[in-house]
Amino acid sequence: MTTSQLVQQIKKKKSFLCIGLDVDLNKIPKHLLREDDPIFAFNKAIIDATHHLCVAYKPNTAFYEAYGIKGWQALEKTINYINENHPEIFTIADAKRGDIGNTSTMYAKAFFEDLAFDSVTVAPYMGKDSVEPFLAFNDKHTIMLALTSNEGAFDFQTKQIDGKEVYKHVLETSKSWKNAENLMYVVGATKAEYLADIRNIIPDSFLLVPGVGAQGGNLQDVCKYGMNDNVGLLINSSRGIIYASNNEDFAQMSAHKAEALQKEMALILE
Ligand SMILES: O=c1ccn([C@@H]2O[C@H](COP(=O)(O)O)[C@@H](O)[C@H]2O)c(=O)[nH]1
Repeated sequence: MTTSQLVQQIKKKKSFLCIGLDVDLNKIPKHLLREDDPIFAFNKAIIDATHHLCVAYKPNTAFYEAYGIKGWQALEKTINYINENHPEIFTIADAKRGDIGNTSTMYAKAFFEDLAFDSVTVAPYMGKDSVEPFLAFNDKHTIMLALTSNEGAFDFQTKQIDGKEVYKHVLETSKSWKNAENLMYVVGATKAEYLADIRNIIPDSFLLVPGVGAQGGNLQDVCKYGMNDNVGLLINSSRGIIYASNNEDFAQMSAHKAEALQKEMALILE
């Protein structure tokens, strides 16, 4: 999916919501455990109930890898289900990959070709040659960690090198990489006060913003400082939406949570 197609969807749905499909078998409704594939059954119900309210889904691959081959099969069924039934929805494999060049190429093939995701999250620590293999894929997006939502972000990302914070080096340096137009960045909602500085460096790029909901980030603050002319934001909420209830009505309750965020977004877009 191209960035302009994503922007069109945002305007049409009046939503820049990304729903995180982080499935934990200990948290899903007990009746689903009787299904052949409880993870996919859960995701399918959530997708069926929420697809009109969001523009993106983000399965974090850790929640699938933790269940071995069955988890990976559930991830494959989930991305295929979204692509076949809702091709207008942007998909993000939150895998945080990145390695030496030939290995990164294999990671990119895994998520862009085998699993047909629109985007994958990548860690910048190994530098340009670890990220460019992802950027080489046309109409696919590489979402690089810039300033993350967790407390540990202050361990390295905000430390200064040559008088400038590491996350700013990441943003500035990556702008010159080959196919940099395919880059998006992760900035945590809990770091909203950094967004004005971030927008000075990358005014036009899309930002994936996790941390609203369970981590306490505030949607209004993120929008105030992070929005650009194309909206430029995908706001992710995972636990805050998908675990709204663990009864039979779980999908409907998730849709209520998603709708509350979508309505807030529609007002901001007015
Ligand atoms: O800085 C980051 C980068 C990634 N994440 C991921 O986003 C979701 C957030 O889930 P919630 O349940 O809405 O807190 C999860 O998959 C994280 O691994 C992040 O939180 N922060």
